[in-house]
Amino acid sequence: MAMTRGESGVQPPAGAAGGLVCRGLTKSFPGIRALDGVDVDVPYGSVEVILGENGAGKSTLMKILSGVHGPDSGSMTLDGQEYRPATPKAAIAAGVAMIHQEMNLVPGMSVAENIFLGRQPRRRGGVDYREMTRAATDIVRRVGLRVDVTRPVGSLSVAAQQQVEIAKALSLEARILILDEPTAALGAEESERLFEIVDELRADGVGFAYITHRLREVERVGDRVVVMRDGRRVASWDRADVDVDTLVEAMVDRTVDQVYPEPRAPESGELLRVEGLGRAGAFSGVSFTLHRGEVLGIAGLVGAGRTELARALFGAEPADRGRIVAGDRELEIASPIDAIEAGIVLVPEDRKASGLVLGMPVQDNVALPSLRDLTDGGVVRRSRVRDMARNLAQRFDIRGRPGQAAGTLSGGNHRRIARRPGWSSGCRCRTTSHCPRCVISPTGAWCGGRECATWPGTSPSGSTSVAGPARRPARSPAVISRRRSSPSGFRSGRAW
Ligand SMILES: Nc1ncnc2c1ncn2[C@@H]1O[C@H](COP(=O)(O)OP(=O)(O)OP(=O)(O)O)[C@@H](O)[C@H]1O
Repeated sequence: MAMTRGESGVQPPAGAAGGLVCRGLTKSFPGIRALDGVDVDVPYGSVEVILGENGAGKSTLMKILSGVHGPDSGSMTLDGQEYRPATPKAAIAAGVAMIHQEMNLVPGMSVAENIFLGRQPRRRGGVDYREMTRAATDIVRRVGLRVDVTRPVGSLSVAAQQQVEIAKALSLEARILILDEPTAALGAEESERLFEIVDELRADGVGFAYITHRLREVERVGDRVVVMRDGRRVASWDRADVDVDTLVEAMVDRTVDQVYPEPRAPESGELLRVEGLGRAGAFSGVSFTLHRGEVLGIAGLVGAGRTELARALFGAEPADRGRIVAGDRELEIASPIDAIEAGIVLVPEDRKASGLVLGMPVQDNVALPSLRDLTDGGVVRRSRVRDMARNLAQRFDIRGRPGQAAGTLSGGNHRRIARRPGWSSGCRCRTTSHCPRCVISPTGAWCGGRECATWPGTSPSGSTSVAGPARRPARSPAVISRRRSSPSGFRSGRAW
């Protein structure tokens, strides 16, 4: 049976020579030049880390290498031969495979069936399950995975699923592996296991193109690092020749005096108090206080209940015990609508599946939580949707056109859209009740370039008045009194 190359797996050409060489790659989408003359090399037996801010062009580059897109111009060679895959299948046939952030596995099928999808071993006109199980077990062991390969792949952890993907690519004789933010959904231990797999495969001669936002991974796994910005390759170094500050400066194109902000004492002004929150079978006894301007980290092992807590605060799976208090008001959060009304929004971990409608334009995605305020007589007012989308795009630096399908934006832009606030909760303009131009800042709301509301406990200059009286806008006391008893800080989108 010619399924794999046998237990030794990948057999790149002898020596370190060869691999992928790309020169002058360009790629444009309507209204944007995603790649502008990019050079990149992925030799065998090494790890080329590709760094860059959101929208820098990293995924577009990787999609070209793996046959998803064709370049507009530029050249690619693999082992000195012209390489121009028309499809991912053609790329895999040439030995180049991409492991996507979102796994390409069929959850209901077994590990073995996923690995041999479309190329199952046959015997007497049917699938040879015994041989498939044996071969799949050998393959997953190659990446250190010890699971029953007859289990549905959806029952495995994300880390194990990723190992199945890598094993599958190796069984397809991939010699160049492209990893797109492979640790994004992994915990520390799982990430370390992945690094060990990368180490082992690199020693075996596999070449890696490794996209990440995590700078410490450059040091842990990288041999070289390439920094991209605005579709261009702006710098590259051998790993030993560069430090974190230099990398950050190359990514953002300015001097960075401080990579992490100074830790600071919580500001006055309690926004949210959670007391003894729990949901049967998910989590229990969670209490914390969140202050204005504060970022509260919630840590825990996989299965500890972090996601469940976030979903309970957002009303997606409401808590069944405990209290959520904002100011002097106890919140009843039984659904996401209640949470959005209270100014609480959730950016889900799986933003593509749960946070966005990928086929829908950016502006409609942004408008979804606020439809009630954008509707007159049952009809959505497109001009309000457009105004609001324009305003939020500026505020959150969403790059792309309002009419562009959300699914075609970069991963960072997905995050920005998914954290759109409930608009009705944010607008405090005193000229109209549904002003789509009202911009919410940490200190208040601005409309037409002037401040139209100030949040209690802050001063218009942006500094927090620790014990000062709440400022009210001249003509909307009712709105602000509602505001005083609600967790306004969440509306700025800063808490999550
Ligand atoms: N299919 C597409 N249609 C239209 N524009 C696209 C498409 N794919 C990418 N783009 C645009 O190309 C630019 C580069 O996107 P890309 O996904 O390559 O960036 P990235 O560096 O991978 O970002 P991130 O780290 O946020 O994923 C972005 O402005 C994005 O909106």
